Amino acid sequence: MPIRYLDAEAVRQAEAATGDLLTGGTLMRRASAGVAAVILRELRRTGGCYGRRVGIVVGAGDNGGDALHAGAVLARRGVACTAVLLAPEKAHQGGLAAYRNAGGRIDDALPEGLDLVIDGVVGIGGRGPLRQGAAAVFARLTPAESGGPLIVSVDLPSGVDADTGVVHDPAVRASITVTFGVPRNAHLLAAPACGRVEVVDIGISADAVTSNADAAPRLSSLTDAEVARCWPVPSPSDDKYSQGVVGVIAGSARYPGAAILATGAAVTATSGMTRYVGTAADEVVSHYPEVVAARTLDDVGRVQAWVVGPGAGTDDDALTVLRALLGTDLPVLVDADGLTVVAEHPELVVGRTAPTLLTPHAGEFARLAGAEVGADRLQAVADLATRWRVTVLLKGRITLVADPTGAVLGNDAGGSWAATAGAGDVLSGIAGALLAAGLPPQLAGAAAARVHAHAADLASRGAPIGASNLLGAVRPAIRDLRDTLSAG
Ligand SMILES: NC(=O)C1=CN([C@@H]2O[C@H](COP(=O)(O)OP(=O)(O)OC[C@H]3O[C@@H](n4cnc5c(N)ncnc54)[C@H](OP(=O)(O)O)[C@@H]3O)[C@@H](O)[C@H]2O)[C@@H](O)CC1
Ligand SMILES: [K+]
Repeated sequence: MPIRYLDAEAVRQAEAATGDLLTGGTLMRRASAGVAAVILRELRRTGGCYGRRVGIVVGAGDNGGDALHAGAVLARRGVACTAVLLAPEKAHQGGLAAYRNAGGRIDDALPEGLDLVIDGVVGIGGRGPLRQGAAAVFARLTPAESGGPLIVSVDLPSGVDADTGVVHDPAVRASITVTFGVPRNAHLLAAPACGRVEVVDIGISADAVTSNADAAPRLSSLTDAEVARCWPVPSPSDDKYSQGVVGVIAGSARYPGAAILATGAAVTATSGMTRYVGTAADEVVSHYPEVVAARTLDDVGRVQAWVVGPGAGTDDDALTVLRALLGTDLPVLVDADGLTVVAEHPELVVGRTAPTLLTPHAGEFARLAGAEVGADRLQAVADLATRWRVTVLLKGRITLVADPTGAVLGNDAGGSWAATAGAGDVLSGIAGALLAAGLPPQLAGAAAARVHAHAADLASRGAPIGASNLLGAVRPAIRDLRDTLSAG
């Protein structure tokens, strides 16, 4: 099963479905015990618990309650805790009593020399940026990477919107975020602000969330094993045709780079056949002799899916080609220049019944949608996909792939080394090969994004890369993911 993420409304539904566990305070006891356990583990790992110094920033709601209860557990283990109450009159009463009973200190400001700070300002009830009091407390801290305290956020880094992942300014930047039961949208959409996310089991389940009354986009992500399982593997009866032939229309004799990268990625991603159509045929074949190349669509044999657009131009000829391909019942991936043409002629794709995958970056997305992506990328991509009834893959550090029902698969690349010229051409070749193998467009897009991200990581290892390096690492990346199956 894909990992499911919930918005705040759905989290509250899942909590409410536990009945007595919520009203009797059991959920909060479990949540705070989970926070304390993660922190104790971290302190033990870095020199032990006794006498270590922890600050707690406590807001006005239950998020602060979690933090105070966790502080009580830590104080009983000999950790020297100091809490700052941002709104003393509203601080969680039960949490405050437990914290005081355990010997926890309360002060107007955090002391110097802390090992760790608990961010219990706001969780799913938070709105907008950190308010002034909280902002001032965090602004005084030395960042963890410069030797300052580790920041552990309870549920969410405060100032990060639970539903949209918008990182307001100011917001907390966490080293670790401890959340409860089911991750929230922000844990994927704002992954860089969350640090390592630990999900503590408190007895709530996403299965309890049945309605989607507010028609909010539904966000999930694939596990590595799911990506590995969907990857096409030739069976004993397969031949070069039966695994799906991908056709690539990209680049030109003058600018062959996109053709070489997209076609090379298609060759690498599955073991079926790859055809190339266009004026860069000679250059493509000199790089990849296994590619069957033709100069025009009239000369090409059968294909099972098309990749069209990278470096392919935006003139009338490009429009004619797109019209011909999108008029078939074959899966088609449209990227780059192809998207510029589609933005002018949305009728080519809107409501197309054959699998259709559009792969814009933010600028191309704005041309397609007629408006900037904006801060709420999740809603924006789901809106375009449902409005046009096609699958839309919005590129970025967090790639989002929305299907026409508004379901979105997200992938966190874990870094941004892939933000380099030509990397998009590689992605389109991988995804096109998966479409040709018969994967539905959303799965093809999300699985391609995962392998692409892992390839960038393998190629980079902390140093800049070009798209050719990334392409060279696609095969090891697929191998690594497939290895997770035998390891599991
Ligand atoms: N229910 C349960 O059993 C469980 C709940 N759990 C925990 O409860 C959390 C949800 O608690 P919650 O609903 O009390 O909301 P919460 O996130 O604490 O914030 C609300 C307060 O913050 C304030 N505020 C808002 N924005 C702000 C800002 N930008 N900057 C500063 N302040 C801001 C706002 O104040 P006001 O606007 O009223 O002044 C409001 O009073 C959840 O994330 C999880 O940690 C777990 O224990 C599991 C079991
Ligand atoms: K928090």
